[in-house]
Amino acid sequence: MTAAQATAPHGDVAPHRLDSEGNVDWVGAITRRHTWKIIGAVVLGLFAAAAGLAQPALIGQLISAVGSNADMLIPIIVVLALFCAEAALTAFQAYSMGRTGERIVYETRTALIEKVLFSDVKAFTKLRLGDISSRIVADTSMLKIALSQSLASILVDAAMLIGGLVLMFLIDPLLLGVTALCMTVSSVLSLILARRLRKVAQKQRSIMGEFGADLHRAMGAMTTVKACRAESLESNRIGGLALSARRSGIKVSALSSLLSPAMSIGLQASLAAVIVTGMGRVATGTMEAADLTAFIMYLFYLVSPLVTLFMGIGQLQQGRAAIARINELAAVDQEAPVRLPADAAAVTGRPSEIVSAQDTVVHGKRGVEFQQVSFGYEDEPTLDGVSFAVPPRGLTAIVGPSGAGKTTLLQLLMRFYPMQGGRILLNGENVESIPVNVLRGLVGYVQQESTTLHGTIGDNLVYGEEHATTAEVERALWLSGLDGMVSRLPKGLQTPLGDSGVGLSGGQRQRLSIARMLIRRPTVLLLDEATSNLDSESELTLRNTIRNVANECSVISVAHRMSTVVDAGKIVVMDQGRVQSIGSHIELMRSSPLYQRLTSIQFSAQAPAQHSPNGSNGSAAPNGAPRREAGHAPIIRGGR
Ligand SMILES: Nc1ncnc2c1ncn2[C@@H]1O[C@H](COP(=O)(O)OP(=O)(O)OP(=O)(O)O)[C@@H](O)[C@H]1O
Repeated sequence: MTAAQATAPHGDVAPHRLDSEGNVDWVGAITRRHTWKIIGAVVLGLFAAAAGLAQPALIGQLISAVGSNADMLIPIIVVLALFCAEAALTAFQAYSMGRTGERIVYETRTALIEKVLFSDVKAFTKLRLGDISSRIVADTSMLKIALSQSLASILVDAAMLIGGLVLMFLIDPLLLGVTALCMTVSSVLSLILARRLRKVAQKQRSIMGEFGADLHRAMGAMTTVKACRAESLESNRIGGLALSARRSGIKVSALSSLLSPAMSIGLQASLAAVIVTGMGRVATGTMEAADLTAFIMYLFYLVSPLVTLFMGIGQLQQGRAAIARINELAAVDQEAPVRLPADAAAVTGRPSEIVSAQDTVVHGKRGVEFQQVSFGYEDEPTLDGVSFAVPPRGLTAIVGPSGAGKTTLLQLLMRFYPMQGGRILLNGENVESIPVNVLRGLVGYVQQESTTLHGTIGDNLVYGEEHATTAEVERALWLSGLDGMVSRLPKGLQTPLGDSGVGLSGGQRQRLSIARMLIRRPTVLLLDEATSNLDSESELTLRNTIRNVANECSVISVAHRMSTVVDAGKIVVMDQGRVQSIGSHIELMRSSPLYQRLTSIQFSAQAPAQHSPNGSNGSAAPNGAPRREAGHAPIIRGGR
């Protein structure tokens, strides 16, 4: 994505500046929004620095006053006032910079979350989930340290240094020359170390991302890991990444810890040189003892800012490594910009605000039409000129061997991927001209793997439809056959579920996913192998559900079970990305060899399981329809 194409979070105009990696500099753009707050904090720091810098000069005057028996009360009060002012200003500066840092991190995190949630499905699938978390959680924390601690401290410390050097120059230019000579070597060394630190920190951030991603992978497939006895394998692999993280962390620590001694050595050398030269000049009468004391105090006074300046540079370098990773994630491709149909009222703003535009989309009676739809994930075509029509009411089943492109077709209707040829019409409207969130309000999609989220059953039901009424919830529960199960639970809809719906059976999860979509009263309901996890009784319930729903809207079901297929008004047989035949079950049993093959393969696969007490083996009935018993429907899958 180019800078010009980028859309800033909250609808702002995109930043056009690029970072050192060539990505749009989102962090820079967000930080620039807070320039005045940062300047304010820096000014506070500068006042604190000025209060600090005035102290050695005043203490020098105090020493002179002791020698000349002058009144010391006022200088003492001024010095004490400066101590207090410096402390108060430093504290306030740290607080306001910390507050601004938190604000920037908050805005960066929310911008990243929006970027990821509104990302293009194809681009998103290329990301690793653990790495996303690592960037949003850990890298932004690093950003906070870099901004709230390092940036301000670098600016204030640099100002203190410059001020200190000017005052030292005014006291004695020769001694300043001696100091500068000793400090130059260690400053150059420190800068070289800081540059190296940035590279090492960048590598460490990326190892941490991989570590998080692999951890997420293993934790997300815990039962598979255990079933495959892969605990040791995963432990070694993730342990290997932890070891790499440790090694690169040690390198970061080593370089960071060298920064401060490099400066300390320079300072110690300066101090020794200044004392030797200064004492000699005091002895020869070319310098006042009070001036030497003030000069040495300035030197001591600058130790801390000098060390923190270089430590701050080190932290900022680590922060820059994190910023590069944040900008990289923010550059993830976004879904097509929201567009309204030509005749719709102009509605602007974020997608969530234009849901009302749903009413403007044609609610005609034309159903869905796939017209010469072509698509490929990579170079190879996955769908090639697919055309068929789906009526506005009733059940249409799509069957075909594994990999035929059935799921892909549904995902194109949902606009998860852009079509490469042809078009899909929903009630006569090209889906590409319907804003995605409007389209997804009209089309309910129940995926192959029914996804249930952490929260209560109720939360899962009204997910994305939080304003659903009790009547709508009850209707969806009843239609999906979940009403009995939910009413038997002591906590009912408030029953908590773990991650990925832990606490429900596979079939219950699937019905919950269906109920979630039914709440939306979709114009078209897409069921992608929605019956694959259901037991016999649940499947029977669901068949009734589908029949009921199909009376109200169009249901397109990628079906593997014969029971769903024979109920369908229309069956589309797909093979290798093309429509092979279309017809009813009876017609296809006569005309489509592929359909016959799929059916017979499944019957033979199901035969032993279907062996009934009366000897029925589940073979096809004379009319071509399978002999069915509730719950013993064969599954159409694979079998090419
Ligand atoms: N995200 C993806 N990236 C690349 N290729 C993909 C992706 N998803 C699917 N494919 C490929 O596209 C082809 C069609 O896949 P699709 O899932 O649409 O088939 P299907 O007919 O639904 O299969 P099944 O019945 O096994 O679910 C397959 O060859 C698959 O490997």
